[in-house]
Parts: sequence; structure tokens; C-alpha cells
Amino acid sequence: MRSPPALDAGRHALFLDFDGTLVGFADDPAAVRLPSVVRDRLIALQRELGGALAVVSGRRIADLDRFLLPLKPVLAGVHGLERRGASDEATRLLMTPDALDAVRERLQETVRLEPRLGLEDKGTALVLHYRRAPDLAETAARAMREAAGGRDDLVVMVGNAIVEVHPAGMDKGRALADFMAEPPFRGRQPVYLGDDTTDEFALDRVREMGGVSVKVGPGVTAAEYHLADVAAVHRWLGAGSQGEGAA
Ligand SMILES: O=P(O)(O)OC[C@H]1O[C@H](O[C@H]2O[C@H](CO)[C@@H](O)[C@H](O)[C@H]2O)[C@H](O)[C@@H](O)[C@@H]1O
Repeated sequence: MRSPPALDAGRHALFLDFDGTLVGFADDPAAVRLPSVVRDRLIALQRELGGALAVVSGRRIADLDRFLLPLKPVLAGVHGLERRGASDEATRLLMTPDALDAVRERLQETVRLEPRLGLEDKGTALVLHYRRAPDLAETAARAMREAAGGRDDLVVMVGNAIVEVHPAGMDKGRALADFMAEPPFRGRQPVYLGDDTTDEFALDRVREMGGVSVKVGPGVTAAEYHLADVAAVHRWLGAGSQGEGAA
């Protein structure tokens, strides 16, 4: 796969995944770090792009703000179930948090019985983490399937050393399409960078829209272009190579 073309600030809208794209991985999700040189470059890019810069992540918006501030991009959190558009002051939730109550109870029991698994409660989604115990990948997947109980109002997704459940009806592709229908994105060509299976929804959508789809790292993808790793993303953004961003 080819390297992506240079960003054209007058024409493009830039969408960035967070973990595995802007920052490297760590055992503890709270331990990642966005190098200040990258954050400063993103602040400059946001201005050059007329505000058409969004981070589209599986993380919560409050969590993303902790890593990104003073950069305040448009944000889709929890795969679009949380949203803060260009004209929004506050985060909007696209679901009722009690939708996951029964699943939460079952997963709490799972991690009580197997403490090497971690449970991340994002309110709008629940995640079982097994990065510290890769041998528990199948155990985690099975526990999640059983906890979700075949409910068709929920979606179970596999990510990088995680398995996650959240209400059906939203993914990163839909989140991106919603932003593209609004200023300051409307009329621009989307550019999306992402590394994980959950990014494929957005990479697919960007190809349909005639945009620039960029897969970061290894793996099967719908993307047209490729960057090797987080350091290559930083260089492509014009922020040099200052480490991968894991603490
Ligand atoms: O959509 P993203 O921005 O890529 O977020 C996806 C998930 O990111 C976090 O988990 C991942 O990063 C952790 C820290 O490096 C790592 O420990 C974990 O194994 C990775 O899957 C976050 O904790 C999840 O909630 C996000 O869905």
C-alpha cells in the first residue's frame, strides 16, 4: 500500500483515531501520553483546516480531553455514542446509560472470578481488557457474548486486546458521516487515519466518499493508503518523531 498524499489544508477535513494512531499502547489505558510537539502541531493544523479536525475514538470524551487539552477538536467518543460538535459546548450522549445495567452486573462477576481481566466502564459501553493476560482472549470474548445474551439492541466488538459491548446503531463510520454533513467539515474531502478493526467502519465510509483512507500498522483493511506506526503518523502530521506516546 502507498503512503498517503500530503494534507491539503484548504481542501481536506482531518479525522484521527486516538489509541494506536496518535498514541502507542500501554497496559493501563490511563498511562498513554500525547507528546506536546504533536499536540502543538494539531493545534496549528486545526487553525489551518478552518476547524475541520476531529478525533474519533472508542474512549470517552472526558478521557480524551485529559490527553488533548488545550487542543479542543470536534470529538466523537465511544465510537460516536458521545459527541461534541464544532458548535457544542457540552458532550451529548446518544443513548440511555441504563441500557447496559444487566450486562454490567454480569461482567463485574466475570472480573471478580478472573481478576487478570480488567473491566472499563464507559457508561455508554463496557470493555473487558486482556492486554496483561493475552491467554484470556477467548475467555473474555466468551464472557462478553454470554453477558450480552444475544440481545439485538447491543453490539459486541473486538478491538486491540479488548472486547467491548455497546448499544447498536452507531459506529465510527456513522459518526464521521454525521460530522461531514455539518460545518466546518461540509464541502471538504475527508481524510481518516486509524489502526483498529473499529476504524474500518470509517475507512470504508471515507472510500465511498472519495476521501483519503489511511490504515496505521498491520492488518486487513479497506484503506487505500498505509502508515507503518504511530511515529510515522506523527511525521506525516509534520510533528517529527518524538516517541510513540505510551508512557
Ligand atoms: O478508538 P481508539 O481511540 O483507538 O480507542 C480504542 C480503545 O482504546 C483504549 O484501549 C486501547 O488502548 C489501551 C491503552 O493503550 C490498551 O490498554 C488497550 O489494550 C487498547 O485496546 C480504551 O481503553 C478503550 O476504551 C477504547 O475503546
